Amino acid sequence: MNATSAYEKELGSALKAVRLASKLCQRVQLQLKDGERTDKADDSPVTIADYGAQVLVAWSLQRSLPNKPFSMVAEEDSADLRLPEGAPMAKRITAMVNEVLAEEEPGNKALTEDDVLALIDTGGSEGGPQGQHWVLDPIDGTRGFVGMRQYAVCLGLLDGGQVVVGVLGCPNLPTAQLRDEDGTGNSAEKAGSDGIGVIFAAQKGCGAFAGPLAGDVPPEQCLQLADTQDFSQIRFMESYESRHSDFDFTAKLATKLGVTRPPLRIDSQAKYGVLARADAAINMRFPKPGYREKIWDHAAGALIVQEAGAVISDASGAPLDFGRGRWLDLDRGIVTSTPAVHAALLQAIRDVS
Ligand SMILES: Nc1ncnc2c1ncn2[C@@H]1O[C@H](COP(=O)(O)O)[C@@H](O)[C@H]1OP(=O)(O)O
Ligand SMILES: [Mg+2]
Ligand SMILES: [Mg+2]
Ligand SMILES: [Mg+2]
Repeated sequence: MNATSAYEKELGSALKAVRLASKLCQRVQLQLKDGERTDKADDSPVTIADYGAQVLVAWSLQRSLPNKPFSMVAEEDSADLRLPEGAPMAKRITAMVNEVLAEEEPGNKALTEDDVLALIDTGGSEGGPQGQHWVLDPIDGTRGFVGMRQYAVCLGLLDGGQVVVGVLGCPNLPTAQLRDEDGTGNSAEKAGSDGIGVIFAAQKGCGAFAGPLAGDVPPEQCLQLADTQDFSQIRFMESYESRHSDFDFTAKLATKLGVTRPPLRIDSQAKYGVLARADAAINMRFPKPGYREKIWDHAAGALIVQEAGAVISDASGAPLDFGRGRWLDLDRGIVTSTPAVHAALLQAIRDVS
């Protein structure tokens, strides 16, 4: 093993885990019923697929890397499922996980409800600047998932506070470039069919790659940015959800820069994959003041865009530090772009603020 492929085994395990979890998500999205989603204390939704995907990633990683200590920083925990009113949901998650395992990993013993709850809670690590920690958002963009739009299964690996492996499973993302009119990326009903479903992957120092989510071949298409400073050609991305980011502010920035194409608004870290494959040149995210960003919402995507050649920073230009625990501490928002326009973007932020 040489220095540039030091995390080959971990990358292979991450690809396998994300593909398995994506299978569960696809299955659930097409049959989501009332009672299979609930609202968390912070008012954001969570579904049986968020929990189920977390279970399958933890199960799969532990199984493929049995001799390594396992630490994972993940979004979900089992507290609500252990309440009396959480019991039906816990049952449904267990059934769904076992259904997917029976099909995808035949020959394994079915998981009990206790196994499932314990696997969810393996995501309780605090992360930090030392050692290795997996970082998981089992479904990023749950509102997109529920709305039959884009979402992503996002798995990163931290080593010494740096993201060294990143994988994004995007079951509803077309393999072809997104056009301006594809604003909502609304292709949930076609997930799994030819041309829908992309997996993005990166290993630090080794570039970024994309390929079909289905099957089990490593992603092969090497991603490279189209680096232009012609703002009349440039397209920017932002959240689909106006409650997640300040659209008035990004519109002002676009005007200041001379960007005239409409924003591409899609849910989740799929945006980082889309930027890495050069469908758009800028991704901007300015949540409401007081909102604290979590590391699992950006770790995998940040490595993928950087390995494709993009620059990611907070609104002041500072790099993101994933080694400070479960949260990112940053100034106002997160801006990602091709290198040629990043400085102009930061200047526009200063001018418009
Ligand atoms: N009030 C909020 N403001 C900003 N982001 C939010 C808020 N609530 C949830 N999120 C998170 O924003 C991310 C989605 O980004 P986008 O809006 O770009 O699709 C998700 O990580 C989502 O969490 P979750 O992982 O639970 O879906
Ligand atoms: Mg959530
Ligand atoms: Mg998220
Ligand atoms: Mg999530």
